[in-house]
Amino acid sequence: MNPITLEHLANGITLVKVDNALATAIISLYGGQIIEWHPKAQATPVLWFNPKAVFESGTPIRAGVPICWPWFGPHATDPTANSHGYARLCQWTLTSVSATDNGATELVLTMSDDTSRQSGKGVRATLQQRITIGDSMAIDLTTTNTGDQDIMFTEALHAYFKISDIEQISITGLSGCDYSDTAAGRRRAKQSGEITFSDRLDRVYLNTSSECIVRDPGLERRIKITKTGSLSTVVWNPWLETATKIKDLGAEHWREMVCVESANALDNAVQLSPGQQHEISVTYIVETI
Ligand SMILES: O=P(O)(O)OC[C@H]1O[C@H](O)[C@H](O)[C@@H](O)[C@@H]1O
Repeated sequence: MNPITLEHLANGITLVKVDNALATAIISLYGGQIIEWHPKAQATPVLWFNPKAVFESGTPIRAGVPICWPWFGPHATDPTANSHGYARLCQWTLTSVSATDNGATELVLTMSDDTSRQSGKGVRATLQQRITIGDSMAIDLTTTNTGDQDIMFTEALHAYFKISDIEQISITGLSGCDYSDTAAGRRRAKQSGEITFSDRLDRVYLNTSSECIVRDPGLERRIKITKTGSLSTVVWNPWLETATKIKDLGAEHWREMVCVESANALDNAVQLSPGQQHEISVTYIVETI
């Protein structure tokens, strides 16, 4: 059985739909991002699907796991450049689909270095992303420097998780970590204990490769996020006031999502010599509580 089907939307956006014995998923070739993952053993999808997500060339899709690359957040020197780089704004190519021994589906997507060249930002590189869809999910993102100069970049696998209610969840794994508080002018502070939410929270935790766990008693599950090749973890929920200012978010749905992003940001920027590669890998595992 072919586990994938393609759906071509009217505006040039192609969706790859995966349906195997373990899970269903949707991946958009525009942005090269997974936008839905629903393990069959779960009553509720694990990634947050945003009902207000915009599927239009030139606009990032706010759902699933957008790829922030080759910069995370605002561009370091060009305030007019898009937030979070251009990988989430370009067409990717589906280069292979295969089944793994345990019944998962592995898809490989690539972004050519033409995109990097055309952006004019001095980062000549290709991206390859391997997405494995099963009862757990894995993403491996490899950057290869294809130019003749060293490159420096930041990145994030900007995962939006579906949760019951932002005030009911907690995140463990970051106690003792230093963070840059984006919501407080990048003030530096240290995390003490678990993270809970009672207001806007937007932090880049630095120098950490620790596993994080999102505990959600409302959905009776925890989501375990393990990673390699990533030294930053970003945690974000905009809360009401900021959410209402974001066109494709609004006042209705911000309580049902939290972002826990496996990243290399700020102090953890990656430098690559010509020909060198860097891989960031993350696995999401869901357990009942
Ligand atoms: O609206 P976007 O460009 O997709 O960014 C959404 C969010 O991404 C990250 O989590 C950043 O830490 C936030 O500061 C930002 O607001």
